[in-house]
Amino acid sequence: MNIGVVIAAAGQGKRMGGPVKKQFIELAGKPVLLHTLDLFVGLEYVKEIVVVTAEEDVERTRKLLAAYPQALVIPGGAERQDSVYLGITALSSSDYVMIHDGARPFLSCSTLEKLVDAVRVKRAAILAVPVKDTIKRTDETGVVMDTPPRKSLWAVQTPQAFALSDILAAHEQARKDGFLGTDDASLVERIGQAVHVVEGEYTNIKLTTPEDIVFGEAILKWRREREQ
Ligand SMILES: Nc1ccn([C@@H]2O[C@H](COP(=O)(O)OP(=O)(O)OP(=O)(O)O)[C@@H](O)[C@H]2O)c(=O)n1
Ligand SMILES: C[C@](O)(CO)[C@H](O)COP(=O)(O)O
Repeated sequence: MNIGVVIAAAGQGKRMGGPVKKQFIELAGKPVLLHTLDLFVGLEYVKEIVVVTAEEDVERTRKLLAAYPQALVIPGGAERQDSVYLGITALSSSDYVMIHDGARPFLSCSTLEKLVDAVRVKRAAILAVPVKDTIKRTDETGVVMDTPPRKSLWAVQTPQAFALSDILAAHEQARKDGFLGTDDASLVERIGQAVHVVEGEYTNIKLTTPEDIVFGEAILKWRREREQ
């Protein structure tokens, strides 16, 4: 089984703000993007890794990843979905693909293995955690319309893993229809394929807003303490 990895790291990090894009911020002395890449490097079934970065960051990323000859760095697109599409079309020898956010560096090996086991059997599998808060839907004036039952609600994470031919077909269809989703699984769902949820971890956060850096440092500290 050959699983390619596409790391989407071409965002601008507008919600994070600050002078350094979040994928290049250092946590425990190492850029976030390297923490993320290290999750996949050395896995025997991962034969190719495509790192998608903003056009203006391609050269610096190639330099940063000089010690990772298996990682191909390519320029991304305007939206995450465009960057992922460019990433999956750059894969050359994979049957499956795991698509992961460059800004999601805290995944554990055991959760990654659960996802890989699932995609081998189910063709489309994503990580998600049960929602802890009560969720409300509101109208455009902010008035509550309804309260969806929480037991059917999941907060979706990455990696999301697919048979490569399926996710390529789903992206092609979305492009044809002008559909823009907030994750890759939604493109697969809309072409009628079942997507299976594998329980993820609450610590597999995406660095999105400034307080996430504090949470991220706490996650790393907590892990270090548990290992001692
Ligand atoms: N055109 C884009 C936009 C986003 N991403 C990547 O998709 C992941 C999840 O996106 P998000 O958290 O929204 O990152 P940004 O787009 O950088 O953040 P923001 O929306 O705050 O600008 C990130 O690793 C980001 O680099 C990407 O590859 N290409
Ligand atoms: C793909 C994703 O990380 C799943 O939670 C998320 O949907 C990305 O969303 P964003 O709008 O790029 O933050």
